[in-house]
Amino acid sequence: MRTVKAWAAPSATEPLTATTIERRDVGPNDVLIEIAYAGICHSDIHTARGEWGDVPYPLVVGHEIAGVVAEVGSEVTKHAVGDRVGVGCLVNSCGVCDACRAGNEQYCPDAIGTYNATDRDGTITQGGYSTHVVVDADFALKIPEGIELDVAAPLLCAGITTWTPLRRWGVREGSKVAVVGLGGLGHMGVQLAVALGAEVTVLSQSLKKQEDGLALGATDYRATSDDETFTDLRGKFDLILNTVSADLPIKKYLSLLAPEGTLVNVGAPAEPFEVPAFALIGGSKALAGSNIGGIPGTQEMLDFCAEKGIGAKIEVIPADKVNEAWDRVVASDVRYRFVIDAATI
Ligand SMILES: NC(=O)c1ccc[n+]([C@@H]2O[C@H](COP(=O)([O-])OP(=O)(O)OC[C@H]3O[C@@H](n4cnc5c(N)ncnc54)[C@H](O)[C@@H]3O)[C@@H](O)[C@H]2O)c1
Ligand SMILES: [Zn+2]
Repeated sequence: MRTVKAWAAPSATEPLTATTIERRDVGPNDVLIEIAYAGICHSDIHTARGEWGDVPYPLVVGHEIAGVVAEVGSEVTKHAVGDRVGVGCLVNSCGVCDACRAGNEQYCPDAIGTYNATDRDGTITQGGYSTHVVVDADFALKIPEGIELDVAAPLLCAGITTWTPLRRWGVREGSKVAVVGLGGLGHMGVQLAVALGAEVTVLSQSLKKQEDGLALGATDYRATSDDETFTDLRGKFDLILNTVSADLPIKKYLSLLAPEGTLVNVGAPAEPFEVPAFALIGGSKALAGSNIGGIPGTQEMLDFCAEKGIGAKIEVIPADKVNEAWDRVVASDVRYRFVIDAATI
């Protein structure tokens, strides 16, 4: 065991505080990673504040980890000391079930999340707001040359979570895609869809971030507070990617789909959606969800980002600003991902 520094949530209502946690010894198939940066995902906040259910406190969150391999286990061939690597939302899975064989480790019944999950040794996994982490080598992704570690960190969740549905629903040259919400996930969704050749519209609460959305490659940017948006864009989109962390009047958004179009939710509000059957039946539309992505897909996304020069737009913060950053995320005041400099932890 080694004792490392971290920032933990002591309860659902108290601010995160500096602390220490134990990381396991490096096993034969493990790597020890010296964390350089950890992105702040809205899921960290939902989880730590108990919005998705009870949590064992104190809890260290963070599943957008970028760093450098500091030690490798005796049987590790995939990574070497000094390699630049990332860890996303998963740190292990069974490796033999259909989902794992298909590279969809996120569906493995025994998948282990990066934080707030029970690890093989019975301990609760602790995430990336920390200086070091030990993970199975297969769950460390290679960060290609050409992407800096700070802008790479958010790709490990925000990047893969938007990449998976864009790929699954076959977004390509000429696809008409709307991205709802221009936050951490949304700003990655826009960049990735544009790079796949789609014509992208951002649907945001207001036009405050319009200039940024267009700079990211969107060709249209509309305010959802303006009812005209819903009449103008009716029936237009092949795919709508909803990244909003709050409840939305989903029926209105379904009306923007072309026949046989799909609205896919990656945003995870605690409230249920209200969906009348005829909002789907009319144009044979689909309402879907998508959960992060598997390890091969994550590597594919990282390589694609390196090839296309895509990274997250970030604001790097020292660890002692993390509570302020969380409040700003909740207030939609972030352009577009906070990233903790782990050297300040
Ligand atoms: N499905 C998955 O696998 C997965 C993975 C990661 C995150 N998530 C979830 O996705 C959501 C977004 O995460 P994020 O880190 O991008 O958060 P974020 O806070 O960076 O972005 C959320 C965006 O939604 C916008 N928004 C908030 N309320 C809105 C409203 N009422 N109408 C329109 N827009 C509104 C905000 O302005 C912001 O731009 C969260 O719920 C998070 O838990 C899901
Ligand atoms: Zn996340």
